[in-house]
Amino acid sequence: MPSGVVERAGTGDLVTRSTVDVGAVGTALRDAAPDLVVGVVETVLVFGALFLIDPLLGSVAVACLPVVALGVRWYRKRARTAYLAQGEATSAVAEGMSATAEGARTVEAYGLARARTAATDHDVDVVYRARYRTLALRLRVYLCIDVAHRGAHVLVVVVGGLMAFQGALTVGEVAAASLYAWQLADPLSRLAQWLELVEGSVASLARVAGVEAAPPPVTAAEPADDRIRLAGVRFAYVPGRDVLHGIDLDVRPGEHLALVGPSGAGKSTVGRLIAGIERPGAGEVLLGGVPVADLDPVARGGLVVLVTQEHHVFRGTLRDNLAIAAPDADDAALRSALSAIGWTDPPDLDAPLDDLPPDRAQLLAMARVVLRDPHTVILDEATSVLDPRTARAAEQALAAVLKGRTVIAIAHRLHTAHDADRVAVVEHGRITELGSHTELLAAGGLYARLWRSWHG
Ligand SMILES: Nc1ncnc2c1ncn2[C@@H]1O[C@H](COP(=O)(O)OP(=O)(O)OP(=O)(O)O)[C@@H](O)[C@H]1O
Repeated sequence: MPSGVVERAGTGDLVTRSTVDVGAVGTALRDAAPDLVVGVVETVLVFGALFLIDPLLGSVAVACLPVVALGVRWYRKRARTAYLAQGEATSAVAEGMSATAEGARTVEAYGLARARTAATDHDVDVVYRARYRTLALRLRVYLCIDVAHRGAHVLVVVVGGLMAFQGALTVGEVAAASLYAWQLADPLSRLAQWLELVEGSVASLARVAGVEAAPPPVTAAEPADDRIRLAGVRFAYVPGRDVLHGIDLDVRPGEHLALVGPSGAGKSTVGRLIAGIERPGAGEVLLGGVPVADLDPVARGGLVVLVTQEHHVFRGTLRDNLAIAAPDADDAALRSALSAIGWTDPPDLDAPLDDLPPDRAQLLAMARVVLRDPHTVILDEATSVLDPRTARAAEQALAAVLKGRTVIAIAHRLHTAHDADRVAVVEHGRITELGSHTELLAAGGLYARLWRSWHG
C-alpha cells in the first residue's frame, strides 16, 4: 500500500481493520454457515411436521413468515450503513489513542492532556452512539421475529382448538402442533443472531477489502529512460484545497536540482509526487514516460528513493535492516555499501541493533540507498536534524551516495542550492523561478533576495 494512503488512514484505523474486522469476518465464516444450515433444516422440519398434522395448521404457521421477511428486509436496509459507521467509529478511537500515545511527549510538553482526553471522550461517545444504533436495529428485528413466532404459536393453538371442538383434530394433535409451533422460536432466534453476525461481518469485510483495494492499479509499462517530467501537476491533501497549482518541470538524468522556497510552499509535496507516494489530482508525473504512481511499488523503489529525516530502524540485526533494500545482497555487498558511505565501525551484521543513535540511523538509511541503487534520489531535509559536526559527516556520506544519480534536493540551506546544477523556486504551489544559481542571482528575484539575506 502506498505510504501516502497509510499515513492518511492512520495506524489506529489500519490496526482496527486488520484485527477487529478480520476477527469479525473469521467468526462469521466459522459460526454463521453451520448455524444457518441447522436453523434452516430445523425450520423446514417443524413446518413439515405441522403440515403433516394438518395442512391448515401448517398454513397458519407459515403466515408468520412474511412478518419475519419484512422485519429482516427492514433491518438489512439499515444495518450495513450502521455497522460501517460503527467500524469507522471504533477505528477513530484506536486512531486517537495511538496518536496520543505516539505524541505523549508533545501532549505533556504543551499540557494537552485535557484536550486529548476530551477528544477521546468525543470519539468514545461517537462509538457509543454507533453501537446504540446497531443495538436498536437488532432489538427491533428480534422483536419482529419474536412477534412472528408467538403469533404463529397463538394462531396454531386457536385454530387447532377450534378444529378440535369441531372434531377435525384430536387434542393430542393440537398439543403436538402447539409444541412444534413453539419450537420455531429456536431456529428463528438463531436466524436473528445470524443476521446480526452476517451484517456486522459484511461491513467488516468491506473495511478489510478496503485495505486491499487501496493500492492503485499497477501498470505493466516499463519506464523508457530515467527522465522525470511533471506537466500541469495539481495536488490537494484535502479535496478542494490545492497545495500545488500547476507544476511543470523536467529533470534531466544525472542532474542535481534543488527545490527552495518558503515553508509550506509545496516542496515536500513535489518530492512525494516524484517518489510516487502521492498521485496528482490533475496533470502527470512521469518517470521515463510512465506515471510514476502507477509503477509497481517494489520496482519503483529501485528507480526513485525518497530520503527524509525519518530513518526507521526495524527491530532486528544490521543485516535485517539492510536486507530491506536488497534482500538478495551477500555479505560482501552489504559491507561494500557500508564502506561506500564511510561507516567504518559498523556493528556485527548479525548483532541486534538496539537504540541506534540518529547519526548511525542516517548512515543506515544511506547504506540502504546504495544497496537499492536507484537512478534518482529525492532528499527531503536529509541532514537538518543533525548537529553541524554530524551533519558534515552525513553530507560526505551523502556525496558518495549521490554520485552518478539524479538528485532532487529539497534544500533548507542555500549552500545546497548553490552546489546544484539548477534551482527551482517554489512559491504558493508554483515554480516561480528556474535556472542555475548564477542565473537566478542575476534575475534578482526571490532566490536572489534569499541568497543575499542569507549572506548578510
Ligand atoms: N499530510 C498533509 N495533510 C494536509 N495538508 C498537508 C499535509 N502535508 C502538507 N500539507 C500542506 O501542504 C502545503 C505544502 O506543504 P509542503 O510540506 O509540501 O511544503 P514545504 O514547502 O515542503 O514546507 P516545509 O519547507 O515547511 O517543509 C502546506 O500548506 C502544508 O500545510
